[in-house]
Amino acid sequence: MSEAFKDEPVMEINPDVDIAPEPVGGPIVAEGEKLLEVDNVTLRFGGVVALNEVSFHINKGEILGLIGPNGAGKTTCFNVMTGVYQPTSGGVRYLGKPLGKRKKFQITKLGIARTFQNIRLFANMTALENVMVGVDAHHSTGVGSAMFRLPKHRREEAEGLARAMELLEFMGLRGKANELARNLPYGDQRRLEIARALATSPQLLCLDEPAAGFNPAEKAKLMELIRTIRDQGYTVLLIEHDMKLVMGVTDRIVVLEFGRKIAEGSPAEVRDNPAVIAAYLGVDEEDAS
Ligand SMILES: Nc1ncnc2c1ncn2[C@@H]1O[C@H](COP(=O)(O)OP(=O)(O)OP(=O)(O)O)[C@@H](O)[C@H]1O
Repeated sequence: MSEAFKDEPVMEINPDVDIAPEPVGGPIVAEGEKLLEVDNVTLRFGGVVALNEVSFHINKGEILGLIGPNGAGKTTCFNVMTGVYQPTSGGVRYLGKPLGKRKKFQITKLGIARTFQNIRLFANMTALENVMVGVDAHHSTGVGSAMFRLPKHRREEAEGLARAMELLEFMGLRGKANELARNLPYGDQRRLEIARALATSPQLLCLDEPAAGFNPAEKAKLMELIRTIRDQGYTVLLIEHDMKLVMGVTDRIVVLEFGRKIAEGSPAEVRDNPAVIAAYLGVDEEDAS
């Protein structure tokens, strides 16, 4: 994939476009306070303990990295936070309240959005239509209002279209609004996924390996994009295997191995942690020190 990607132009974003999250109802958390808390979460799949008493939190306004070797439980953690799986024990609190048994769409409405390791766009819809799907996810008018094209619905539709175009503009994709998602180059598809997630007006944006398949130049641009998204008012949780990217863009990092949290701290602290070094080198902790 990265071979085919080599000749594509490096993405150019428009950081000056205002894409700040729209104000939401409900409790507001101040900058630097806990936005989301993973509290002693265990998740078993039969005999596999994918998450084992994992606790950490995400502060509003930070970029938190979630790293660990293959199979460590990172994606499972995203899945618990976004309502795909219910933990076997423990729970997740968002804005101070338990997520409980809320379904995926309810969690999206609360303000948690995600992208996927493998791109999951609607391939036969245009770039604009894909982003509109995200916008619609947090509209308040129902089917009845849409059927009768009531004024409130029409207003929401117009605002949604404007918002979607802004997001495409921000991502440098405005000129490709009417192209089918499947015809877009790989890097554009990745950015379109992020635009769609942002369209749901999240407080927390969870990115699952957004740099997969990117060349070094694209990775550098992605770092800039993630920082800009944070600077516009979003909190970002990042799963990423590329250490240079993770170390360069995050404020804090949580490290998982075999479903357990083995370290947490600043990029420098995590990089020098013997347990982390051992996990990545695949040797005993004692041998690594
Ligand atoms: N639906 C499932 N059913 C059974 N086991 C699962 C399921 N999903 C994940 N697992 C197992 O849970 C563990 C954690 O997997 P997970 O995908 O969360 O790891 P990861 O850290 O995201 O790995 P990678 O970096 O390879 O994506 C693995 O042992 C995996 O095989």
